[in-house]
Amino acid sequence: MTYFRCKPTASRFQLYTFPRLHFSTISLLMLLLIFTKKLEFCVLRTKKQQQGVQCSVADSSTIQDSVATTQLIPGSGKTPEGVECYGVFCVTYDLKEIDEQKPKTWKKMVRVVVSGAAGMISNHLLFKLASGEVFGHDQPIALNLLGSERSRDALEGVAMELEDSLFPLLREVNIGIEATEVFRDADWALLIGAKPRGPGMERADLLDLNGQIFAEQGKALNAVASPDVKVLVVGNPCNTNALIALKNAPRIPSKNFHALTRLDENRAKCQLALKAGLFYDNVSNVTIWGNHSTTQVPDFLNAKINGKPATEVITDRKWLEEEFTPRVQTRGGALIKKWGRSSAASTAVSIADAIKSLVNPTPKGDWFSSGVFTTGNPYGIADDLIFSLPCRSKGDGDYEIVPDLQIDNYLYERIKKSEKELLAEKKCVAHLIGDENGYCDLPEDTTLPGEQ
Ligand SMILES: NC(=O)C1=CN([C@@H]2O[C@H](COP(=O)(O)OP(=O)(O)OC[C@H]3O[C@@H](n4cnc5c(N)ncnc54)[C@H](OP(=O)(O)O)[C@@H]3O)[C@@H](O)[C@H]2O)C=CC1
Ligand SMILES: O=C([O-])CC(=O)C(=O)O
Repeated sequence: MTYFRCKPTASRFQLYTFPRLHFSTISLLMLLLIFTKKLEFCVLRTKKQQQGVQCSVADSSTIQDSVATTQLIPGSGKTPEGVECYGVFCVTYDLKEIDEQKPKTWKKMVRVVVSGAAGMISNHLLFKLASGEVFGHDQPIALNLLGSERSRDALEGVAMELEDSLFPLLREVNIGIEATEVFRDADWALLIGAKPRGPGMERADLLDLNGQIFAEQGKALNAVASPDVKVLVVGNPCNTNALIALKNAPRIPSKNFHALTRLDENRAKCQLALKAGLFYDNVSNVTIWGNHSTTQVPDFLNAKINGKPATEVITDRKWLEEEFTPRVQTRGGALIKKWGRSSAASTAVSIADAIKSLVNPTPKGDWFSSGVFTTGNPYGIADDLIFSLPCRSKGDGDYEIVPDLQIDNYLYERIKKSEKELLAEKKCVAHLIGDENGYCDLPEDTTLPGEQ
């Protein structure tokens, strides 16, 4: 599993160094170099680089303490765990020199793992993460990208684009296909990769197939991630996949697992703003209750428009119940009909929003939606599920469930329906979460937003 690439400048280096040697001698030397895995010539980006092309892996002693990085084995470009750094990211930086030019305000590096890294959502998300717009412009970042045999080449392509983007905050890119290697020391795990449901595939089969991926990834997180890793599951069916990962990672607090329902919240805000004839930043306090499926409940009752109850601004209750609600629930499918593929860019934006909501304090009086662990929740939702609820954060990565929202009969019935669906999904994956007596008997309307 060797992915190292020479920069084009590397060949210039070779030609310059050995112009008079006989061709076969050069070939022999090259072979020797390959065997000893020292074919990693990269360009350094510090002042030293201006002197010309330098060999890739700087001595690890040049890593300064202001940014903690994975220790590289000098001369190999490999981390001790076997995850492979990519190209220019195999180079360590003389941060002392860089620090002379930059304010010394950068934080300790954050390591973010992304699965399905060569997929469509990741293709938008990774560049947001690397740019600093998600974790902040003072937050250096390491990206560990998980792919598979299918995506080996594509993953390198992603890494090449990240190289070419010259993001100052992006300090490492590591790629690999073994979760137990790629997840090591992860502070955040964004689990996006999942098999899409194919024609004729039963939802129960999808639950089982993807469930196995998330059971394995839960185990890997348990074994090697930071004990306080925050996990955001995007791959569908994301609530149940998140529950499976959680159950397979007993070392990690259950509270740290999220399923992405922020895209649904954003979709709901957009529809309310459209109806009210206002720009969408006037809409707040929107909750998505339940499953990321067509049983999800976009809550117009507690939502606010310009700080007033949305139901006072949009007085057409029939519209709220019969148009707004199904429109949000099936927005994914409507988009697939137009695009021919599921939401990728807006999903990436919503992942960024979901992370930002955890690393920044929630504006006073507001909340955000996230699929979170229900045990001990204040709304009487069954324990031991991942269910979308209103949350707020102090900006430390943690959150609390916002209590005391108003639940009328309309909301109650629908919330219960989504809960029932999640309980049924949980039964289907009993074999993956250590429960006994599992059986799969899903309600008919169990569908992803994109499947309508
Ligand atoms: N929660 C939400 O709001 C949303 C969730 N989604 C979900 O996010 C997931 C990713 O979407 P998107 O990036 O558009 O999808 P893509 O098809 O572009 O990428 C999915 C990735 O999943 C990986 N994968 C893992 N296992 C399999 C498998 N058995 N067969 C095929 N591919 C597999 C593939 O990576 P590799 O080859 O490297 O394994 C692939 O790159 C999907 O499950 C989608 O339903 C999408 C939109 C919204
Ligand atoms: O069904 C899908 O894959 C897409 C999806 O989740 C959404 O658009 O909300």
